[in-house]
Amino acid sequence: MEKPIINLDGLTKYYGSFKAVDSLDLRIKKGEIFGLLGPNGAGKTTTILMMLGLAEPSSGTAHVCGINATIDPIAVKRRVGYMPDSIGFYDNMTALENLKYIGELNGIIRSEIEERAVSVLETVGLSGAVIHKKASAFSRGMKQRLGLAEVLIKDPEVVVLDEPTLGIDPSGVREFLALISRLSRERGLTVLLSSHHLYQVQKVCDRVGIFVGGTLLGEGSIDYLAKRLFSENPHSVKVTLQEALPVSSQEKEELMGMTAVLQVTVDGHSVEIGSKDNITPEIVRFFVEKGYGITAVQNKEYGLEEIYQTYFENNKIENKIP
Ligand SMILES: Nc1ncnc2c1ncn2[C@@H]1O[C@H](COP(=O)(O)OP(=O)(O)OP(=O)(O)O)[C@@H](O)[C@H]1O
Repeated sequence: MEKPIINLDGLTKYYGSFKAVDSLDLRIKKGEIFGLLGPNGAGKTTTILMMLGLAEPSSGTAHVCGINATIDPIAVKRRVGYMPDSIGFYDNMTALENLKYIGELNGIIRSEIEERAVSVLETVGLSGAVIHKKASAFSRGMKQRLGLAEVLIKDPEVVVLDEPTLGIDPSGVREFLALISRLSRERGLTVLLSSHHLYQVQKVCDRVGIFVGGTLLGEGSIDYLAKRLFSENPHSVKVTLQEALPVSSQEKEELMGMTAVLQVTVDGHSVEIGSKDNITPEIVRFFVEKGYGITAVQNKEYGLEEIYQTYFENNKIENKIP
């Protein structure tokens, strides 16, 4: 099996007696987009800082591109692009000047810098007159793009983005994440994304990790997490009828008698049926044969929000003083 490009093993961080990250094990494959999700103070930034060698783990290891980040942070820095949640630019320089300066700091040959900077700016959607505007005149969304350009100019293998969509309007968020997704597919770039934006993350990430109180509570694709969490009631279909049904009806009893059915909830015109398998056609036939008019049939999909909520509801983790 291919070696993971990010490999965290028992990674733990104490600030004094406070455990901010607790025995974190995580492997991310090359080319993956991984979403690190969690509420404020979950330990996302601390984990990122340890991966970059900017904070020292209390125990455990963080390997990125096969390099131990604590032992050789400079080698990690060369191969990883990091965009922190608040990015600073030289406000009196233009976007192009800012990027050329970062390029120089990253050792790009002077004769190549201009061409490379213009090309990277174009990749992130900044071109024409705008690149000669002062960074201080940039909107939050444009600043995020310039920040991404600063990350990309050194041609990294891994990109770590801490809350990259904070403060951007919804269409800006969509565009930014589409850009990340495209870059990952086209260049095989591995992306670690920390965010609070559930819906957008759900769209672009191959896998997500749910992080609460310094602990990774679950990790996998949205489908996988949903299956694990909702295994008692994996399929759910809601049928809306023209006529209302009484809560304890004959129909409810008969539905409960079907082999795959686990749960039936009647609420006026709507009947929600939880089952082991997807038996939507049988359920529709059942109502049609009984002479009911059906106005809607809706299969419930479990999304990231349900997963996130369920983890929070079921896991109230307190950090314990050791
Ligand atoms: N330098 C520090 N000294 C002491 N405690 C810290 C330090 N840095 C972070 N913490 C604490 O560690 C915990 C995790 O913080 P961290 O910034 O990693 O969380 P986060 O998930 O990134 O949160 P947010 O989404 O708000 O950025 C928090 O309780 C925070 O107060």
